[in-house]
Amino acid sequence: MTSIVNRPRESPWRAVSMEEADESIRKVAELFEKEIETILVDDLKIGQVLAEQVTAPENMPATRTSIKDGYAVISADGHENRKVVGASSAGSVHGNAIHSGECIRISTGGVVPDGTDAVIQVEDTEIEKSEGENELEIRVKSLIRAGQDIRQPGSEVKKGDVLLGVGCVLGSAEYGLLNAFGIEKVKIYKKPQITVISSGNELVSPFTKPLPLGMVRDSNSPQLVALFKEHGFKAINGGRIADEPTEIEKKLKKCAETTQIIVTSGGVSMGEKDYMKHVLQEKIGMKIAFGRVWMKPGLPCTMAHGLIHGKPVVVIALPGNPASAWVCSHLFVLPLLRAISGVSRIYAQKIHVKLGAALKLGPRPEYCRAWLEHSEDERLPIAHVTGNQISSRLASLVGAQVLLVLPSNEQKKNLEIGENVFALAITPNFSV
Ligand SMILES: Nc1nc2c(c(=O)[nH]1)N[C@H]1C(S)=C(S)[C@@H](COP(=O)(O)OP(=O)(O)OC[C@H]3O[C@@H](n4cnc5c(N)ncnc54)[C@H](O)[C@@H]3O)O[C@H]1N2
Ligand code: MOO
Repeated sequence: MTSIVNRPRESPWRAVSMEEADESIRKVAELFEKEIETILVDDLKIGQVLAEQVTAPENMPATRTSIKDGYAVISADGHENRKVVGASSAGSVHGNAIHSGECIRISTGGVVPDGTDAVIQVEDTEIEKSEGENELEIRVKSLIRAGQDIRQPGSEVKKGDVLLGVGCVLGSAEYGLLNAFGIEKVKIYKKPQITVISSGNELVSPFTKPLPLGMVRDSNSPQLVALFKEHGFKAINGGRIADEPTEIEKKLKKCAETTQIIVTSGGVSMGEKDYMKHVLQEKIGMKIAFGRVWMKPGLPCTMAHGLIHGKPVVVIALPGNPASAWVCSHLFVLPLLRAISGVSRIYAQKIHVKLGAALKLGPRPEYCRAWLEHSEDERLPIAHVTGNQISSRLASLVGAQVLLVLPSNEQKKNLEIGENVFALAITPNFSV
């Protein structure tokens, strides 16, 4: 380690572009073997990731099925009255033959009897003859087309069609589909566990009252654990450590006994106590994939990987500033976790929004926290920035639905009110 006087006056770490950082993340994710397990569909947890392609074992619907409550008829009988000779309700099939001039009362979801080729809804008929509660004959009030109001076998899903692809995140829709086809077991990727650590001599428990002068309540570690859980990952709080190289090294090695993904915050910038990169590279022998990223907030964001106790480990060392740690978790940690977990779509959804106010651009591309307003007269949602965007301002995360993707000021200095920009949708969504 260099002395304070001789410490570098410039960061030795090249600030890589967002594209380079993304590429490193995808490459590092490939170093992790994905564990596959077979699980009963009944035991599935929402947010688990499919490790196999699931195809339809049968047609859906399996047979011709009525779309309406009404009567199954022979369309060639045209406008003639029909004799009601039976019923086919959902779950009870009419098996007898049907002849010209006859019809079968049918309910939505009922099997359309052989010999009939159309369903006429009850609203388009009148009772012609009845006996007590029994309908005997109906009059037809509308034209009948062959095939009307019938779902043909396989019209929704054909046997053998792909239902769900590898890497699909299982939400309620997918869970419903698996149940509808009677699929009992599926292969899923085991979710990795993430350990979150906060580093900083100033950090104290969030419940410290009164707060001693110069101390800071550790909000990053509980917040990041909550963020990863919100997005469907298993995360634990590994606690706080001091800005002390031996302590950092010991803690990382200890965590690596039980976890392969470690997320730290603090100690990655140019301060005299910023030892994180030094420990990762020099003490533990990890490779720093990137040591800075040309973006805001989060310039000193770092990713390192290597073997600890013979197993691959990745450490994402986030800046300590709370807004930087949270934004970088969205931009770098969540995509890494998704990639390691086998999720096929690893990035947040990109949408177009309109700026609700003019914005000054900075030298680095910036990710501003914003909420969206939907107006009757505007095609695009209007984005409102969540107040002061300084990296230390934790309150700037509250209510944020998107991260505005703002370019650097190389081309122009400001964006005007009403200009269109891209935004990343960051609210938890298991179908990412
Ligand atoms: N000379 C330079 N100084 C700084 C640079 C630079 O390039 N040259 N970069 C700035 C940028 S950008 C960032 S971002 C910060 C990040 O620095 P560190 O990662 O080293 O973070 P710390 O110094 O440890 O902490 C910064 C700030 O955040 C508070 N903090 C830290 N951990 C927590 C936590 N767990 N919970 C709540 N708050 C936390 C800490 O008390 C500090 O106030 O560096 C700039 N400096
Ligand atoms: O990149 Mo830092 O997060 O601006 O303060």
